[in-house]
This record gives sequence, structure tokens and C-alpha cells, in this order.
Amino acid sequence: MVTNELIQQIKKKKSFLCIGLDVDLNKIPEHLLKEEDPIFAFNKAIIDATHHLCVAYKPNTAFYEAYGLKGWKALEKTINYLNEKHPEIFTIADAKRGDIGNTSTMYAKAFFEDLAFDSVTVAPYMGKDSVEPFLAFENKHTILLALTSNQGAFDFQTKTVEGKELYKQVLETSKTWENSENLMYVVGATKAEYLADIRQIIPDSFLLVPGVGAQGGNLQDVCKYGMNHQIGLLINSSRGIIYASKDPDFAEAAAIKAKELQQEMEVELKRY
Ligand SMILES: O=c1ccn([C@@H]2O[C@H](COP(=O)(O)O)[C@@H](O)[C@H]2O)c(=O)[nH]1
Repeated sequence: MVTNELIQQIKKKKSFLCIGLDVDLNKIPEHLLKEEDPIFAFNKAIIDATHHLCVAYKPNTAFYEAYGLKGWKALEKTINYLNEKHPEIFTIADAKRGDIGNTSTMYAKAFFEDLAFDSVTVAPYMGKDSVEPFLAFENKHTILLALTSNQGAFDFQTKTVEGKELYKQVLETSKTWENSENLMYVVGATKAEYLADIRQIIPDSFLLVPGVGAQGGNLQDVCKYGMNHQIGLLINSSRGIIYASKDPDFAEAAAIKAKELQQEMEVELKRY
């Protein structure tokens, strides 16, 4: 998907919500465990109930890899369902990959060709030759970890190296890489106070912002400092939406939570 289509969807739906599909079999309603593929049954119900409220879905691959072959099959069915039923929705494989060049190419093929995701999250710390193989794919997006939402972000990412914080070096250096127009960046909602500085370096890029809801990040603060001339934000919530209820009406409960966030986003879009 090209970025302009994503922007059009945001304007149409008055939403820049990304719903995280982080399926934990211990947290889903019990009746689904009797299904042949409980993970896909859960995702399908969530997607059917929420697709009109969001512009992106983000399965975190850890939640599928943890269930072995069954998990990977459920991930494949989920992306196929999204691409068939809702091709206008942006899809993110939150896989946090990146390796030496030829290995990165295989990761890129796995997520962009075999699974046909629109984007994949990638760690920057193996450098240019580990990221450029992802960037080489036309109309696909590489979402680079810049400043993550967790406490451990302060261990390395905010440390000053040769006079500049490491996350700023990641942003600046990555802009010089081939096909850097295919880059987006992860910035945690819990780090909203860094967004003004981040926008100085990457004014035009889309940011994937996890950390509202369960991690305590504030949507209004993210919008105040992170929104740009083309909105430029995808705000993710996973547990706060998909585990709103463990009852048979779990999908309706998820839709209520998604609607609350969408309405907050609509207010922010009017301000913008
Ligand atoms: O900095 C980061 C990068 C990725 N994540 C992922 O986003 C979701 C957040 O889930 P919630 O349940 O809404 O907290 C999850 O898949 C994380 O692995 C992140 O939180 N922070």
C-alpha cells in the first residue's frame, strides 16, 4: 500500500487507530478453544467487529510463533483474511527483524511476499546493510525501532554517543539509506515528550506509536507533539482493545473500546 492510500483511509474513517492482534490463548473466551483454529476464530471476530474503526492491524508475531506451526498458520490465515476482505487496511507484521544482508532479504520475502504484509518492524542496530534489503521492496514499509515504549529504552536508545542520543543518530542516519522513503518509525506513546525533537529530524515520516492503554501512554500528548501535516501517526492499542471482555460478547466489547479511541482521534483530527 502506498502512503497516500493510508492517509486517505485516515481521513475517511476519521481514525488513525492500529489494533494489535496479540493473541494469548489464556486470555480469549473459553468457547473459542473448541474451534479448530481458536487464534484465527478470535482474530476474525475482532476484525469483523472493529474494521470500520481502525486503519491498521498489527499482529505481533511472537504471539503466533509461541504456538509453533499452528500459530504460524493462524497468522497466515489472518493476513489472508485481511487482504481479501479489507485490502484498504494497512497491515503490520510486528516481528522486529534485521540481520546480515542476505538473511534480511529472506525475512523481507517472508513478510512481504509469502505473507503479503504491507510493513514489518525492524531493529536498526545491525545498521544499513541489515535494513536496506527490506527497503528494496516497492510499496512496502519498513518500520524502524527508534525510541521504544519500554523502560529499557533508556539503557541504550537515549544514551549520548559522540555528542548525540543514539535514537537521534538512528533517525538521522536512516534518512540517508537507499529507498528511505519506505521508512516509518516506532516511537512509544510513553515517550511523548521526545516527539517534538523527533519531528525536527523526521518531519514527514509516519510513526507507529504503541503504548497507549495498557502501558499508560497518553493519546492527546502523542497527537500534540507527533502529528504532522499529513497526520503521520498510527497509534496502536492491543490488550486494551482485544481483551476488553472474556465473555461471549468479547468482540462487541472490543469494538466499544476501539470506538472510544477512534472518537478521541476524531477530536484530535478536528484540531489539526
Ligand atoms: O516500543 C514498542 C514496540 C512494540 N511494542 C508492541 O506493541 C504492542 C503493544 O501492546 P499493548 O497491549 O497495547 O501494550 C505489543 O505487541 C508490543 O510488543 C510496544 O509495546 N512498544
